[in-house]
Amino acid sequence: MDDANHQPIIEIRDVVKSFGSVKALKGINADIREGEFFSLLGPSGCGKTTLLRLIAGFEQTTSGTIAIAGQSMKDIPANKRPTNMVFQSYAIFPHLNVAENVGYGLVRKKISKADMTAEVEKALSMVDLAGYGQRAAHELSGGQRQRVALARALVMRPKVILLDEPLSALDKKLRDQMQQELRSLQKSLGITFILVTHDQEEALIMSDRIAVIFDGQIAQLASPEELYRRPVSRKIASFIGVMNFLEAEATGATDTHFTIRVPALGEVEIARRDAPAGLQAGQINVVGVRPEMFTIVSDGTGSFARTATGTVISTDYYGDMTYYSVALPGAADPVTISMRNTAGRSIARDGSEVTVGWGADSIVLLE
Ligand SMILES: Nc1ncnc2c1ncn2[C@@H]1O[C@H](COP(=O)(O)OP(=O)(O)OP(=O)(O)O)[C@@H](O)[C@H]1O
Repeated sequence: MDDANHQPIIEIRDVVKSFGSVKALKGINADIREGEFFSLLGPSGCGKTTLLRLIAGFEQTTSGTIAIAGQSMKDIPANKRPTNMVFQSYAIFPHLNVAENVGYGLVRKKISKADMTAEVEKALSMVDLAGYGQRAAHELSGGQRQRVALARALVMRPKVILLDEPLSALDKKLRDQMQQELRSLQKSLGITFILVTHDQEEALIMSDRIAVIFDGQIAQLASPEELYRRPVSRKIASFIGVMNFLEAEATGATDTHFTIRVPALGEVEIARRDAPAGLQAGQINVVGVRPEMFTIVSDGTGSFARTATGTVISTDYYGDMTYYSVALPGAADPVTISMRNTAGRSIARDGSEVTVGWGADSIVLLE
């Protein structure tokens, strides 16, 4: 897919939002593509809900602009925007049946009863609930309730659906199931979804792209894979998953590559385009390696570009996974790495000597 051909459905330019002396957003720039599942991810108080509410029109920007489908949203009230918000835990009116819940927003629109019934039925069939109109809301499963809430938004024919932590109140098992369902519904509908979440795993599973927001600013905007594999900073690397951080020295540079000497892991070549801007030979930098990039090489298992022999310091066995701390000999002191291997391999015991393998491309240079 050629992403460059996608006309952005939402264009966010230099958006600042202050509440009194609190600067909730400090200059946000982003394009959201039509038909994508886009997440705003960040810790509590970072400003993600504020950004969603600005897109919805529940708040006004202090400065900067938001355009939707090519039209500036300045002075356009929430109910005139081509967006619809689905709120936390899918508040469904318990005293109304499914059709009444879905048709709720249409009551304000002056349309005939027959048209309304047809629109509601259409929205219900979009979420695979055709024929459920007369069901009482309390007769629905969690998944069906989620779909009713979506149908209630879809009936308004929005271009963009906004979701404010819709799954955060659910228990883990139901949440996993809802994530799958919401994601596949979004794909089949082809409508742009914007999700606010503080849950990294949820953002990784659901999204086409993620904007990580720290302290009112976008720290990185990328696909889940890129965020995980190539975080631009140490802060993002530890916010999304676990990472080993090692101090390393840039020992040489060519037009295309840097040579980085990493204690205990030896020298690696890193392409200039994957290196922080302004890096020079002789500089000390931080590199990151994900724990699953290291593997204990037992006799004959795997073949790795690089290996080192070290001592197991601790073992945490989780059934499907085993976590190890392993001390590898460094230039002066040993370097302790965390690693994670799937089950099926034999478990190395504390104090035992092991050979650890990794690929040269597992090492990421951080700013
Ligand atoms: N109406 C308001 N009045 C004053 N301050 C506000 C208001 N809304 C948000 N803020 C402040 O703006 C900052 C960002 O808030 P926001 O709700 O956008 O964060 P968030 O990332 O969504 O956090 P959470 O996950 O906790 O909801 C916070 O410091 C918050 O206290």
